[in-house]
Amino acid sequence: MTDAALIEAAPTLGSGHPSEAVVARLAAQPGIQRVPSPKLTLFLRRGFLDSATCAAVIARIDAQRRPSTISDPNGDAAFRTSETCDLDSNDPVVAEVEAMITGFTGLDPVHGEPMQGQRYAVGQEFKGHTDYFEPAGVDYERYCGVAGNRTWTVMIYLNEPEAGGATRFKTIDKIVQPETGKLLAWNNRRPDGSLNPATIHQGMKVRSGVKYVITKWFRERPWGWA
Ligand SMILES: O=C(O)CCC(=O)C(=O)O
Ligand SMILES: [Fe+2]
Repeated sequence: MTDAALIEAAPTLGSGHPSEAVVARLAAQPGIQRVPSPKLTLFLRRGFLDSATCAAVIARIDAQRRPSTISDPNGDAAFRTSETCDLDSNDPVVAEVEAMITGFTGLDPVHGEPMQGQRYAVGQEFKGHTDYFEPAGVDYERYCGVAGNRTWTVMIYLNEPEAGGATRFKTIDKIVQPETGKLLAWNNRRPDGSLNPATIHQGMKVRSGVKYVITKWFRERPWGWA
């Protein structure tokens, strides 16, 4: 198959685990950049969303936000200080962005969690963490009993705070700057399917302005959409 045919075929690549087909599909997308690292599969695509769509999603996040939460609390009350919004997939703007993400990655919408928005005011952050849940953690059954653990993360910056707010992958020494409409996609596993601790990343403190992102996570098994 040519690269174009690979993209147009719009295959359903399931959960993205095993990951080869998703990696091939992403690598073939126009405008994609792959961060060179033997430790972590991480792709970037600038300008994935246009600024009007980003602004429309930001308005929804502002209207519906609540304090962000974490699983397996570690005693640090300042670990994740942002706010989160559960975006309504019946909203046409949200549905369109969800469809763009699954169309781009090939991941099956059935394996996707509902999309979330995250909002960081000045001083807010999300310290170093992995997006997969710790199988030995106290919250594993609660968060993963039905749909299994997370496979892929897709994150999109909706704006550019005036200072701070980068996403840092410290194991591979990579810092990604927020930029309106820029997409990040990474595999939370190694090619052999094992959970990959090199995916550890943090949302660094916003120093000036406000930062908004979308997060869309995919699971091993169907999420249970009605
Ligand atoms: O805001 C960021 O840069 C990272 C967000 C994140 O890691 C998450 O929501 O899991
Ligand atoms: Fe994360």
